[in-house]
Amino acid sequence: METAQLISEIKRKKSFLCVGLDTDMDKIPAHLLKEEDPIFEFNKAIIDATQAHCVAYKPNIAFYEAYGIPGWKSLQRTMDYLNTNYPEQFTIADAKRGDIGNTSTRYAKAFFETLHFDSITIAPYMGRDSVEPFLAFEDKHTILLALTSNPGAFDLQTKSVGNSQLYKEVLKVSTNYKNAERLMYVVGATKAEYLAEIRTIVPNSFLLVPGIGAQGGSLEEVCRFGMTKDVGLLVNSSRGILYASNERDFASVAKQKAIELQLQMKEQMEKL
Ligand SMILES: O=c1ccn([C@@H]2O[C@H](COP(=O)(O)O)[C@@H](O)[C@H]2O)c(=O)[nH]1
Repeated sequence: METAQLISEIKRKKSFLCVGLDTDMDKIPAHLLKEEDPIFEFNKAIIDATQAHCVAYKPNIAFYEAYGIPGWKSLQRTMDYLNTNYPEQFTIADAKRGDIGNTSTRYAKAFFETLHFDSITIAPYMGRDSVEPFLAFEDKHTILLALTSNPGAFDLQTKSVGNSQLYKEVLKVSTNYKNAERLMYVVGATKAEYLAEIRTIVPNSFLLVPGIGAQGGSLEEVCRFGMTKDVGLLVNSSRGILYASNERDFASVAKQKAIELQLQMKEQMEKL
């Protein structure tokens, strides 16, 4: 998907909500466990219930890999369902990959060509030749981890590097990569106060922002410091939507949670 299409969907729906599909068999409603593919049935119900209120879905690959081949099949079915029924949704493989060049190319093929994701999250640590193989794919986006939402982000990402900090170097250096216009960045909602400075380095790039809800980040703060004239944000919520109920009403409760977030996003967009 081209960035222009994503922006137009955000404006049309007045939403920049990304629903995280972190589907955990220990948390989904018990009645679904009788199904042949409980993960897919859960995802399908969540997608149908929330799609009118969000613009993106982000399956975290760990939740599928954890179940081996059946988990990969559930992921493939989820992607086929999304791409067939809701092709306007932007899809993110939260896989946090990156390796030497030829290996990165295989990861890119797996997620962009085999599973048909629009984007993938990538760890920047191995540098240019580990990231550019992902950037070579037209109409696909590479989302680099810049400043993550977890407490451990302070172990390395904010450490001084010369006169700068490591996460700022990730942003600066990556803007010179080939096809850098296909880059987006992960910035945790729990680090909203860093966003103003981040915007001086990447003023127009899309930011994927996880960490509202369960991790304590504030949507309002993220918007205050990180929003651009085209919004420039995809704010993710996973557990806050998926597991708001683990009864038979889980999909309608998830829909209500998505609507609550979408209304807050609409309010923020009206300030633009
Ligand atoms: O910095 C990061 C990068 C990725 N994540 C992922 O986002 C979701 C957040 O889930 P919630 O339940 O809404 O907290 C999850 O898949 C993480 O692995 C992140 O949280 N922070």
